[in-house]
Amino acid sequence: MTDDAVPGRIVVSGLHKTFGHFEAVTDLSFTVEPGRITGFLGPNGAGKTTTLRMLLGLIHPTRGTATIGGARYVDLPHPTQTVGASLEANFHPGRTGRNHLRVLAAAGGIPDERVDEMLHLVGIPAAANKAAGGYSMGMRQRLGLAGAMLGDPQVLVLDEPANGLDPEGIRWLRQFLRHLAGEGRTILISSHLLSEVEHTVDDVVIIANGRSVRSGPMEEIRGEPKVLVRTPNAGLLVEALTARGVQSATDPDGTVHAVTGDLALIGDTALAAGVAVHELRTEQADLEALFFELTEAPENANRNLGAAS
Ligand SMILES: Nc1ncnc2c1ncn2[C@@H]1O[C@H](COP(=O)(O)OP(=O)(O)OP(=O)(O)O)[C@@H](O)[C@H]1O
Repeated sequence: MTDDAVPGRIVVSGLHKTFGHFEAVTDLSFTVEPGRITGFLGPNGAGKTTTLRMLLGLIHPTRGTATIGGARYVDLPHPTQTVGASLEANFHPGRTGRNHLRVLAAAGGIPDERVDEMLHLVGIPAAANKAAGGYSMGMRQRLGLAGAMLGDPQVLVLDEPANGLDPEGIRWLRQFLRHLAGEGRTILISSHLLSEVEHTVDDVVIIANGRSVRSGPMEEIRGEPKVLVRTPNAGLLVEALTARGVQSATDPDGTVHAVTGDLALIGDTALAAGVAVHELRTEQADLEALFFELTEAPENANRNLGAAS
C-alpha cells in the first residue's frame, strides 16, 4: 500500500485551479490524517471552497490531484460510504428535513432507517417534519451534518460547520467531531478564523490567495509555551532566569516573557533571587494575531479586496 492509499487519508498534491485567467488555487499540497480533526483555514476568497469542490469531484483541477485513500473521488467504488460532505446548505425550502435526507439516502443507496437515526444524532428529531426553509442557521448546519453522516463515511468534509451556531451549538459540534475522530474518521473542516476552531482542531492548513502559508499540528502553530511575569525588578529576574537556562525577553514596560510552561520554576527562581512578583501567568498564543500575520502579509494581501483592476 502506498502512503496515499492509507484508508481515510486525504492527499492534495500540486493542486491548481484557474477560472479564465484567475488563479483561484495555486500549487496547493497538504495531507489530512485519519483520526484527527484538521482545520482548513483562510480569509474570504482564499480558495477553500474551490479546493473542497475539487476534492469532492465537483469541479476538475487545472492540474494536480486530490485523493481520498489513494483514489480520486470520482474513482471511489462507494463514494457516499467513503466521504460525507456538507458544502453550502442547499435545501429545497418547502421540503421537510426528513424528506431532504430521504432524497439523499435514496440517491446514495442508503437504507431509509438511517434518516431518523441521523436526525437524532445531530439533535433535531423534533424538526423532522418541518420545512427546511423555516430552519434557523444552526438547524440547517445540523441538517447538513446529518446528510453528510448518512452513509456512515470514513471521511467527513464540512465547509464552515460552525457558521451560525450559538455557543452551545459550537460546543456540541466540537464534542460531536471529537467523538467521530476518536472512531478513526478523518475530519476536515473549513473556517475563516484560526481562533474560531483552535479548541476543535488537531492540525491546520492555512491558505491565502490560493496558496498554502502554514500547516502543521496546533501545538506547533501555538509555539513554545510562555510565562508572563510582571515585576518591578525585571533586570534581576532575567539574570536569574538566564543562570537557570531559561530564555526570556523584556518589554519596554518591564514585563518579562519567559520561554517555558513551568510557572513554579519561574516563581521559585524569583523567590531565590529576592525579586517581587506582581503577576505570574501562562501566556496564551495570540492566534488571531498570528492568523492575520500569516494571511495579511504584504505578499498575501487579499486579492479579492481593494480597488477594481
Ligand atoms: N466558478 C468560478 N468562476 C470564477 N471565479 C471563481 C469561481 N469560483 C470561485 N471563484 C473565485 O476563486 C476565489 C476563491 O473562491 P473560494 O470560494 O474558493 O474561496 P473561499 O476561501 O471558500 O472563500 P469564502 O470563505 O468567502 O467562502 C475567489 O476569488 C472567487 O471569486
